Amino acid sequence: KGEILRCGFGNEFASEDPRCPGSLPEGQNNPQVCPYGLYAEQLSGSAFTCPRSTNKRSWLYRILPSVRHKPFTPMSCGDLTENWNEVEPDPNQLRWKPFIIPKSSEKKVDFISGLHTVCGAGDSKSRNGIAIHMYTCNTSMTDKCFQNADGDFLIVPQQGEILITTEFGKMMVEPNEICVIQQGMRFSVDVFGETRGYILEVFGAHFELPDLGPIGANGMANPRDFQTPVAWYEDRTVATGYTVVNKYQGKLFSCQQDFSPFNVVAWHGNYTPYKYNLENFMVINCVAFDHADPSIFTVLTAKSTRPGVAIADFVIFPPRWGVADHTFRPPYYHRNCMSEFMGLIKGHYEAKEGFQPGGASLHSIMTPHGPDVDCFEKNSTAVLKPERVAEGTMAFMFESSFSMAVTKWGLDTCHRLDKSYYKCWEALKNHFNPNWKPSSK
Ligand SMILES: O=C(O)Cc1cc(O)ccc1O
Ligand SMILES: [Fe+2]
Repeated sequence: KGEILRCGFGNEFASEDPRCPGSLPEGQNNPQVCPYGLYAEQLSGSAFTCPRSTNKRSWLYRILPSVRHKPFTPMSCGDLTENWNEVEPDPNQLRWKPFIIPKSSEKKVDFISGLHTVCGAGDSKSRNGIAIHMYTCNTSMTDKCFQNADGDFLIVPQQGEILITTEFGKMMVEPNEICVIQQGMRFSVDVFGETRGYILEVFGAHFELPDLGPIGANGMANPRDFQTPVAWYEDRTVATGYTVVNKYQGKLFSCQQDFSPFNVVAWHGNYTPYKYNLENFMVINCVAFDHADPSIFTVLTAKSTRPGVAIADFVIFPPRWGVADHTFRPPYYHRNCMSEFMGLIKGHYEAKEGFQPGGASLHSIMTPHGPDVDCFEKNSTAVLKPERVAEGTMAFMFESSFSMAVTKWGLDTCHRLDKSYYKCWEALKNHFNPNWKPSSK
């Protein structure tokens, strides 16, 4: 099931399927003949010439090389798109009710046909941008794998665990865990019932751990808690045809081959898929007064070339203590030069009623947002004792410097948009008292 994983973020790993000891060439990458008669194939995740700190590649020793396939032909993209001009721009606060998961008795939907693009910006061709997708599915991918030539997928399961078989091995990812499948890595998804989750796709950058600055050497997401699969292969001929689906320049293409792509007997390198359990996040927060900016909850960041500005950050709102004195503790009212897409894995988000697990919200660039009226009134008068916040819950945010367009599916055909969202702020009262004196504090 892929439980035996290796620890560490971005490490140089080396792994052999135990059925083939010595399958990893020693001392060189390209022996004239590889052990066990394997083919050597490099997967490059960065330009050859990137500085060492950002240079990423892995060497795969496989039964047949990936190049042995019939030509790619276009296939239906369903609701997957990179067309950011489908509908007119909409700067409103948007909130979606939980996205519908199809019933397997009605329609068999796998991870690929269950991909729906909600919003995004930029493009895969110029290698700069993001897309946010929902996946809703009920059926495992059989004799079919996916590779994304366009960018990296950060996958956030919300309902149902997913077993991801990759060229590097297998990993089971449950809700409250996340995984990253980087550009070009082939994978197949098995599901065990009705399954739903969120995907942050980034074109042209890989995810990194944020710098810690004065926090020191430890804290937030610790490198050792990231896990990478170990080599696992199958030597399987598929006479009926194995389908490789390739997302390329925003469109889907498929090709046939007569063998399983999960034929990597050994591999080494620092370009791998990985998973992380959000429970391991070491939360740092205010212990005196005021509400710290949510960047303190950043798990992973995909940096842009502008210092401190992310293409996208993955930020979580984990269970923690709230202890701030003389402070309005929930999120502040806000207008942001960044876009904020939020999702809820489980429980209840502190600043809002009506935000449900499996749903989402989008507060676009400079669109006002903040606590709803009940949250404001309650927390303005609350007695401030130390309190558990967000117990049993996990909300998250994909925060991006891109101004995102919403797709036709997101705005219309998903039929999940909560048209009355704006009303949660309508009853905010004017509390202004022109006669207020410092003594009445
Ligand atoms: O609830 C939100 O929209 C996200 C958010 C969280 C926070 O702690 C501060 C500001 C902010 O926008
Ligand atoms: Fe905000």
